[in-house]
Amino acid sequence: MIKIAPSILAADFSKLGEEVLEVEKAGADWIHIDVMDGHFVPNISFGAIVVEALRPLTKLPLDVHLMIENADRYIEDFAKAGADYITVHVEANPHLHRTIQMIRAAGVKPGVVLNPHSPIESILPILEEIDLVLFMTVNPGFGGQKFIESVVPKVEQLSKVIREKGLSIDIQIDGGINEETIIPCAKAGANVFVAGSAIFGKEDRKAALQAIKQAGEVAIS
Ligand SMILES: O=C(CO)[C@@H](O)[C@H](O)COP(=O)(O)O
Repeated sequence: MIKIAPSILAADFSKLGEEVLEVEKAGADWIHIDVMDGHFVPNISFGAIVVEALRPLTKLPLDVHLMIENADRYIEDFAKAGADYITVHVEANPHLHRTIQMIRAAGVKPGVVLNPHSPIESILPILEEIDLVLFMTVNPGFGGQKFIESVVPKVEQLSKVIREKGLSIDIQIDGGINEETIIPCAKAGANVFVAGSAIFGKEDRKAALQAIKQAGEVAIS
């Protein structure tokens, strides 16, 4: 089943609550929350206080993507704020196994993120410990960038490994997702898709979200 996680980075921050409610009504499956620190990525967004503000507004899982250094320091804050998933970058977390254990111990589902250039080999030793792998199909830091197609074969490779090991891990794609780019990713085995500008940038969010979801479902049918 294809799941769509609208990225609030592309929403209108002056009415964030309404924006989240609108995509929930439109059929969103998760809400994707991009946390940026201005160090690991060249942009600053928001912190746990925003997760805490959104938590009572929606029943949807809150999927928190930490594009930050020193993630260990903030895991407890995001867990208390109401995150359902916390994903951390392999490139920014040298003690990845410990970080994942901390997320799990805080009662949150852990995931790891790979930048477009990062090989899947770096996460094979911890596959059994995680619920989610996020493949970046843009270099993280900004919305509205062009989808990097060369990531797709990595998705296919990891999907095969997950199947062979009999694991239950969601494969998520983030960056430049729209009704065309979702197709090769869904065919490669991904099942959760983050979309920012392709949903919040459109007048009719419901039509945009449903068109992306349907394109993904047709691709795997
Ligand atoms: O993490 C990021 C960017 O760093 C993404 O979640 C973007 O926010 C996705 O935006 P679009 O590419 O869909 O506009």
